[in-house]
Amino acid sequence: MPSIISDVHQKQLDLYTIKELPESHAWKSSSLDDHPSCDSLNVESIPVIDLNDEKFAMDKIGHTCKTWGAFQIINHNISQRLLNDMEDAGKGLFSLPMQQKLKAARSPDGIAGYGVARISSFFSKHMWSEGFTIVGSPLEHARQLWPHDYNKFCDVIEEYENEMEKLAGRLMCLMLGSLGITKDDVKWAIGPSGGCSALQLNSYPACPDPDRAMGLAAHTDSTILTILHQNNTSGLQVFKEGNGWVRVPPLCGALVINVGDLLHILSNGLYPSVLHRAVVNRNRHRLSVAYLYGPPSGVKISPLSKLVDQMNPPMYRPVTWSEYLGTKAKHFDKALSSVRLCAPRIGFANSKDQSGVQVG
Ligand SMILES: C=C1C[C@]23C[C@@]1(O)CC[C@H]2[C@@]12CCC[C@@](C)(C(=O)O1)[C@H]2[C@@H]3C(=O)O
Ligand SMILES: O=C(O)CCC(=O)C(=O)O
Ligand SMILES: [Fe+2]
Repeated sequence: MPSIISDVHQKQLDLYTIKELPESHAWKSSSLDDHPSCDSLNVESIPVIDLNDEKFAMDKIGHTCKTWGAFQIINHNISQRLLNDMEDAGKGLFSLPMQQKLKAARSPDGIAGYGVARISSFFSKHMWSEGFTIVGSPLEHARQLWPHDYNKFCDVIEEYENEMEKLAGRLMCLMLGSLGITKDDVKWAIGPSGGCSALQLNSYPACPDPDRAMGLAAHTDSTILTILHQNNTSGLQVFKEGNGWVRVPPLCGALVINVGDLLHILSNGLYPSVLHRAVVNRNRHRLSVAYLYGPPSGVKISPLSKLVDQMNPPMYRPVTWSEYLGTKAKHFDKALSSVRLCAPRIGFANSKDQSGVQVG
């Protein structure tokens, strides 16, 4: 039997040592429809957009946000050296012994630290993954993980967060720009405290029975947008209305951009927040790093007035990010509908809570 290391708030199996999938991690086939390694998954994939051509990029981004809610970007100015450093920092963290990782465990009511995915409590089966969440400085947790050698990790995180913040601001302008929204319409997003963010490091160890396991269950992000770096191992899938689950192949140097719930609200439902999940591999260890970008705390997010008129009344009531995160923690996939004022536009992925998509 694999050893279970438990503390008050979590049971974390050491997934690297397990030779057979435990029942606790074996998902029902109904929740794995179209799952993992079967080759029937649709061949179409999310568009790859070159940011070097900003005018063309804006139109393409707008169209892709409406149809997919996700896309990949190249020529984004984040150096391959920094992406590699971030990946190495993640690998270093997850390869520590379990007892060491648990020294930086997320506290029961906390956000930052090591542990299982926050959405785990909504599912009866465990996911085949572990995560580490950083909000602001990772210093305190890094000291617990590497008492004598924490600076390197902190330096990489700081540089990564700074570069990602710039890219997120630029992407938000492109994504909203294509709807006719200018910087004046989102003044809260300008300046040094333009946005709040979190960094989520995800590790998916090689799995003895990948077709019956789930890396990270289907969810939407609560963000404005998410910037995801994945190592050269496949696993990410996005759900497209009418197509089903679609693979997002790793492309060297490219980053995946997801529309999150708050951008769906800002766009008054024009951009669907994309439902996505991560599946696992038999022989390969997968790692991903998500930069979760949201508005500054205190800013109320509601449909932008330029996108609201008599024909298109506001679909959502105003919410702050922290209020929405609380709603998400309580209602998970029903969070958007719990702040909804009127019916969703037809055919959008965010109507999933009525569309029969299995999330658990
Ligand atoms: C800012 C946040 C978004 C997030 C909850 C969190 O407070 C920190 C972790 C984030 C994450 C990453 C994995 C998927 C997700 C649904 C989860 O369980 O934790 C997201 C949360 C979210 O977007 O709601
Ligand atoms: O690992 C992945 O590809 C997905 C990660 C993710 O969805 C997240 O961190 O929110
Ligand atoms: Fe996500």
